[in-house]
Amino acid sequence: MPLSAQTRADFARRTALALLDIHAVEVAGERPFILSSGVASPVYINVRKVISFPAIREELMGFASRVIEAEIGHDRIDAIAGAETAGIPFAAWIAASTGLPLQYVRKRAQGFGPEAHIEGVWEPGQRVLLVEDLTTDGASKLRFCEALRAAGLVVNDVFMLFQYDIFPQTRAAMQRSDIRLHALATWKDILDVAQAHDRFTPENRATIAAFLHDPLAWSAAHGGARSLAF
Ligand SMILES: O=P(O)(O)OC[C@H]1O[C@H](OP(=O)(O)OP(=O)(O)O)[C@H](O)[C@@H]1O
Ligand SMILES: O=C(O)c1cc(=O)[nH]c(=O)[nH]1
Repeated sequence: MPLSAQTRADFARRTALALLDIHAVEVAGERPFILSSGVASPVYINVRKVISFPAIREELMGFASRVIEAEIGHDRIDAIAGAETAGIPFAAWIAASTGLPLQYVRKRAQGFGPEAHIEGVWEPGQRVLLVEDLTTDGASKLRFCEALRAAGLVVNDVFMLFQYDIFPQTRAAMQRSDIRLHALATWKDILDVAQAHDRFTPENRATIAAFLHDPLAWSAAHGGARSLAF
């Protein structure tokens, strides 16, 4: 069933509030975080914390099911693939609630051949939904999809709880690879909810805003990567 813009926005707001409530939005001390892309950041979103809060994870997995049905359609998915590491528990809950088979895809091949990245049982041609906790620039998503495709699986959609949605390069790269990203919330939602609930100090808010405005410039000025790998 389609989701109204209002319902989608409500899911985003409640996801952002949940992440703030469980202190998943972590502000760096003196030294910035270095993200998996090599980008230096004053802030880190630890979506993994969600797994330890049963009521919150149940609420967010409920949103996930509604978004997946509305934006992809459960009848267009043959299996759920969790991305190592943080994507795996969320993928398992989605597989359990949909009754679909579960696989997981490794960051690095373990062994040889097209099977080396994937655990579980699959058939070439199966339509797979890749599930992750979070997307920053999307480089890991491209690698996971490449590994799934190399094994003969069909993957065009990735679901995640949180997406940075701050790099224009990500949108272009996903389009080139025919991949659609579906996230419950983005940085815009965190900023809106944090403002409404007074969750950041003025100093932290200013630092985060400076980073989000020009992440690569902020990164370069703080010892991190100056460009993305794609
Ligand atoms: O590259 P992107 O597509 O933007 O996604 C960012 C990645 O960073 C995290 O993984 P990380 O390897 O740091 O940790 P994990 O092993 O806990 O998943 C997260 O789980 C994403 O996979
Ligand atoms: O890009 C990453 O590595 C990354 C960023 C972030 O905010 N959270 C996370 O778990 N990984």
